[in-house]
Amino acid sequence: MHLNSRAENIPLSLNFMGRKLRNHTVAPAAKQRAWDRTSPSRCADENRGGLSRVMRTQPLVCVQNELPGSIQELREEVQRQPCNVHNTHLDQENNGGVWKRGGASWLRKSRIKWKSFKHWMSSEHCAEPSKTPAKDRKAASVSTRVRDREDDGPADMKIFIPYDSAKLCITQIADDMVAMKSRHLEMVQELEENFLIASQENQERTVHKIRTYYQNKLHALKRVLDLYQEKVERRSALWEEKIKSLQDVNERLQDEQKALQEKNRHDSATWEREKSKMMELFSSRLDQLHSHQASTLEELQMARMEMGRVQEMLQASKETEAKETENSDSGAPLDGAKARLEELRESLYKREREISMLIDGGGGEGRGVQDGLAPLAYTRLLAAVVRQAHQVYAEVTEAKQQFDQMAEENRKAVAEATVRGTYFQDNQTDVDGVELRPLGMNQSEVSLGDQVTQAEVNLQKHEVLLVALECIKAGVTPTLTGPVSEDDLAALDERVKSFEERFINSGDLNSEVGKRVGQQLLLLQAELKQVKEENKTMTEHYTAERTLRKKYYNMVEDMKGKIRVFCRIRPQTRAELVRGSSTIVSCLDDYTVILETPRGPREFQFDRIFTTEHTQDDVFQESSRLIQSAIDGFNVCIFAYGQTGSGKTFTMLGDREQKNPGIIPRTFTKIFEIIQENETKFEFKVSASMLELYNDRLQDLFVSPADALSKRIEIKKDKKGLVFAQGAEAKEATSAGELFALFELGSANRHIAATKMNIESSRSHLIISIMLESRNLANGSMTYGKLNLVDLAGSERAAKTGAKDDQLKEANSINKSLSALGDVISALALEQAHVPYRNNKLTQLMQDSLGGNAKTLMFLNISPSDCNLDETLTSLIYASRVKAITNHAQRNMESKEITQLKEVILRLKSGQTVEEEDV
Ligand SMILES: Nc1ncnc2c1ncn2[C@@H]1O[C@H](COP(=O)(O)OP(=O)(O)OP(=O)(O)O)[C@@H](O)[C@H]1O
Repeated sequence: MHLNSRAENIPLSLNFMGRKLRNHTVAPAAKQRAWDRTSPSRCADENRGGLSRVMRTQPLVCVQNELPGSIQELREEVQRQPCNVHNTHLDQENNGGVWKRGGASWLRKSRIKWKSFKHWMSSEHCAEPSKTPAKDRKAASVSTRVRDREDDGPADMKIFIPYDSAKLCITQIADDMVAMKSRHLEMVQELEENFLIASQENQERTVHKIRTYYQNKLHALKRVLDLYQEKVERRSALWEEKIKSLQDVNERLQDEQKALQEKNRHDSATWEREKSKMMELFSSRLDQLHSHQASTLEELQMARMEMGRVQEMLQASKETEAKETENSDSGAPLDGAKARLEELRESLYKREREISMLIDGGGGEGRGVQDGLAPLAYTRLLAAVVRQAHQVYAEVTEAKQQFDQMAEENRKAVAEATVRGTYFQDNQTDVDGVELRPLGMNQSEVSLGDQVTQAEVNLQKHEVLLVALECIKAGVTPTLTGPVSEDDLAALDERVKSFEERFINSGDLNSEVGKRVGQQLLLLQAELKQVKEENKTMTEHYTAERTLRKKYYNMVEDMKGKIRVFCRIRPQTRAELVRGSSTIVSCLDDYTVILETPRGPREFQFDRIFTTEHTQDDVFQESSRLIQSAIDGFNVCIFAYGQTGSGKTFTMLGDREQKNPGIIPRTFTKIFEIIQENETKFEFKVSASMLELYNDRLQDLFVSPADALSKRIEIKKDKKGLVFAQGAEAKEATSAGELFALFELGSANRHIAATKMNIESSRSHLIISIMLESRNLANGSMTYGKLNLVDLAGSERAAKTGAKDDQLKEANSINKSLSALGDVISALALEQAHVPYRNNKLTQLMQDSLGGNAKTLMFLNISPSDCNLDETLTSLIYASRVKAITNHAQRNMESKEITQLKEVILRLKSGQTVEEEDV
């Protein structure tokens, strides 16, 4: 008989018969045994004999075998041999009618005590030996033996029972057994059923409970996930909006910048056009004026000569007249000529003065125009000048004609006088000694020589004005350009001064022309000032907008995960100054550096340029944002790159005396400042390790060099792709001071050498890793940030630095690692499928900083001197490539729920039970 296979698998960890059986199961074999003991198959005979058996509608058992030695057999045997009952029906083994001890078990099972059976057998149903017939005597003797051994039971006994008694007894026993068995069977069936029902119910209840529980959990998780998703979507929408708005701003700024540039270009083109037009006009006018001036002066000179001749003739006439007066009273024609001559002279002087004034005013104004006078005013002025010049020219020509005419008349008169023989030879000497002075003028009046000097003064004044205007235009104090000696300069200064004095003393300042020139000057100055201011504001706006645009651009680049590159130009070293090196690096603005190369200037753009004017603090302020990121759970790397002696160590560590600490010591302080600000919300743990890569070997700087040699450090990657140095010591620090002490301990073990250039040079790559763990006290979430600070060894040319033996080996190793770094940068910049990180330990170490999941900042240090041109150019090109690399920074954070859920999932996967309290 077998239990139903379904029933076999029912867990018994539930309520069973009112008891809580937890995690207890009944072995199927045991169940089978228990069942067999009360198997209804034993009752098959009774069934055949008409005994009823309770059958359930859904039988859980089935009959397999019939037991030997059934009650039917017993009956039949008893009927066959009425006085001799063997124990066959009592014991399954027929031992030739001998009772065995085990044969009494059926009595025990049927709850009939041996004693009472014996008693019943002897007293009620067994006859007395004396009274019994012979066939019953045997039974009597047996019953006596039974009485003797009543305590031992029926072992080794042979029982002879009278047929009736035996029949009665056996029938009774069989009935009892049948009743007992049926009772037992019912009980067991009931028990099985109950058990089955209870276990089914319990199982269903448990399954339902577990299902409900997990459904609830799943709903809760789904809700959390939905919330997260919503949050992420909201955030990404926000970021997208931000990026869009930034792009809009960027575009707008670009448009504005373009418009501004266009306007600038247009303005300057217009201005240049106007200027060149004016210049042309002005120079042609000036040339005209100069030629007029020259011709006028020539004419004047000729007129003077003519006048001299006329004077001579007049003198001769006078003398002739005097002689003639002595002889006769005639001479009237010369009187008219004299008066006419006087008149002409007057007009000539007047014109001459006017020309001088015109030259002064016109020249000054004309030159002024070229420097910024309004075109209309200038045109008007030029028109006036030209008109006046024409007028003067016409008047001079007319005067000349008159003068010629007069001279002709005089000549005729002289000729007549000569004809009359009144020419006096002895007056010649006097004529030669006559000064070039107009007739009728006394000594106090201005002489012709003075007039010439005045013209010269005016010309010089004109020059002074030109010089002054040039200076006003340039906004500088008057100086001389061109190769002039100090003496020339002093002499010129003297001349200018004397001209100015003479100009002032001449009183022309008060004259109309002087006033006009003064006014023009003031106007020019005002206009010039205005133009300059406009230019200045325009430049300021342009610079501000350019800076803003660059800032937004940088923000966008930052969001994209681009590696930031800052370029720092160090000042010239004493050695470079002694060598007389010149500076070939300059900055256009905060983002553009220009390198003068033999092929012309080359422009490079970076995220920020730091010049010699920027302090260590300025540099740190720009980088400190990244320290907050590291504390927030990002991987951050700041590294310095550049040729030997370009200022990497100065930037990263600072100077030797720590008067100007660099980024690393400032970072220590900043970390603990941020920790202090947040200690009410977070619990922090800071630890650091310090390594150097020297001659292709990684060394732990926290242990002595001797111990470090025996230590093996390997570069590994954790599950998240974070690079770490296995085998390096990480020491915990609770303050900036402790961190700094650790750093000093490590620095003492570094490899440093002095190069030929007498600069103390780092001969190894220094890598300081600061691990920042923080636990949110409010929700228990954990974040893990890593801050890598790297001071690379300088690239150098062995020949240039004079390295030998060990130093040469060091240099080769450094150059090898830097060239491997260059290969990685090239591969990343060109987005190649394979990036050769594994070619060198340096690149392996920096794997998560270049193209990995870190926020990276590179400092490019360069020298400004021409002697380092090649290295500087190479470094600039190298760094420009780094700018193209994109990283994928992400926060290393685990929420408490996520950690727990991960555990639950793992346990469920491995088939373990999960208790409610675990979740
Ligand atoms: N910005 C700066 N202002 C003043 N001095 C500077 C600056 N940058 C560098 N120096 C000086 O230039 C010299 C060389 O600088 P540093 O040692 O930092 O170069 P390096 O690139 O680290 O060289 P190496 O790679 O050989 O170690 C030092 O004397 C340093 O003080």
